[in-house]
Amino acid sequence: MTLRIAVTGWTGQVVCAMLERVPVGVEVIALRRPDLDLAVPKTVAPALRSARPDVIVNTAAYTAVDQAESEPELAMRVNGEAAGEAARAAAALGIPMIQLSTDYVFDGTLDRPYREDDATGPISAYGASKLAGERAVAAATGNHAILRTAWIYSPFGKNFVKTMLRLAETRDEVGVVADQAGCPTSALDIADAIFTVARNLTARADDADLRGVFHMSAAGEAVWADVAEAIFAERERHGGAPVRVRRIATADYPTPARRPANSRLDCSKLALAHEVRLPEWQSSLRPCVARLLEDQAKDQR
Ligand SMILES: NC(=O)C1=CN([C@@H]2O[C@H](COP(=O)(O)OP(=O)(O)OC[C@H]3O[C@@H](n4cnc5c(N)ncnc54)[C@H](OP(=O)(O)O)[C@@H]3O)[C@@H](O)[C@H]2O)C=CC1
Ligand SMILES: Cc1cn([C@H]2C[C@H](O)[C@@H](COP(=O)(O)OP(=O)(O)O[C@H]3O[C@@H](C)C(=O)[C@@H](O)[C@H]3O)O2)c(=O)[nH]c1=O
Ligand SMILES: [Mg+2]
Repeated sequence: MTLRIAVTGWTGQVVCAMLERVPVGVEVIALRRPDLDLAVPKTVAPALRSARPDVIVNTAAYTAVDQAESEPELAMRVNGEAAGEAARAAAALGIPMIQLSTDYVFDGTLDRPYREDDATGPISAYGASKLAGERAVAAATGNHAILRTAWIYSPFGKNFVKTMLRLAETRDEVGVVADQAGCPTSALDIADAIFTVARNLTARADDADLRGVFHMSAAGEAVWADVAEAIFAERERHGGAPVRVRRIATADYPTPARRPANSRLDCSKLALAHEVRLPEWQSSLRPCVARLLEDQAKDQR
């Protein structure tokens, strides 16, 4: 029996990674605008229903963290209200719902990696809207797994790794913040994990341990400056010119949105319940950088 997974989004990092990594016995149905438009929440349930899914995965979101500060209502509708609509559709269909969420639901003041039951306290409009999404999902159905991940990068969409490789084309030094700690997480690893969680949820419909909030980032930890250094080192290994990282403070890189100083996530609950452990961040980052450089070289030929 094929497991049909309806996924929201089209060009997003996680949805592209899922489409690339579909395991045997699974079908991924990606849903996009205008059929499914999270900014128009009434489109959500009909679009999901028409996919006849066994599981719903809500990856689509308003992810422009700085821009969200100037359009918080739209962020709230897309990330909050529409997530609730997707979960209500899952409840009506009697199927599990997987919701992607973020480290940005925390204020970042804790001095250890965050656990699932630590107090949330978003300090950005994006973070607040994603927390609203978590609450809307939990209110709509108990049959959910909310996966909080962080610092996603991949060969797809927009992300920090691509930004650094672009800057490296024209610069020999980049200033990068060294006082925000977290863990860069590959969308491809996230995709693999989502398939495992989806199978677990459908196979063990009554297991409460599989349901609720889970933290899911790569193993290890880093500050953004470490990530930039690792990207430039890999680029250099592939023949690129050296790029220095100037380690700066958040105060020296002003942005519209505030970001948590500590974004580290303790992922032991996911390992225990779902037996999912993501690889060390360095081991997934290197092949991603290599692939992006190959793509770049192909484009230049
Ligand atoms: N990026 C990150 O670093 C992190 C992200 N997350 C969360 O993980 C999830 C996946 O993130 P990621 O893959 O990076 O997201 P991306 O920013 O790469 O992609 C966002 C996706 O959302 C879709 N989307 C945006 N607005 C709408 C809308 N109104 N209607 C329908 N679809 C819409 C986009 O559609 P289209 O393809 O049509 O443009 C796109 O597919 C999100 O829920 C995000 O909040 C959590 C932690 C870190
Ligand atoms: C481009 C650049 C960024 N930075 C800093 C800004 C910021 O603190 C950090 C990362 O930049 P980004 O723009 O990738 O950050 P941001 O878009 O906030 O990334 C976040 O996206 C949302 C969707 C999430 O859910 C989070 O987990 C997180 O991944 O690096 C520099 O210090 N120097 C630079 O040259
Ligand atoms: Mg960004």
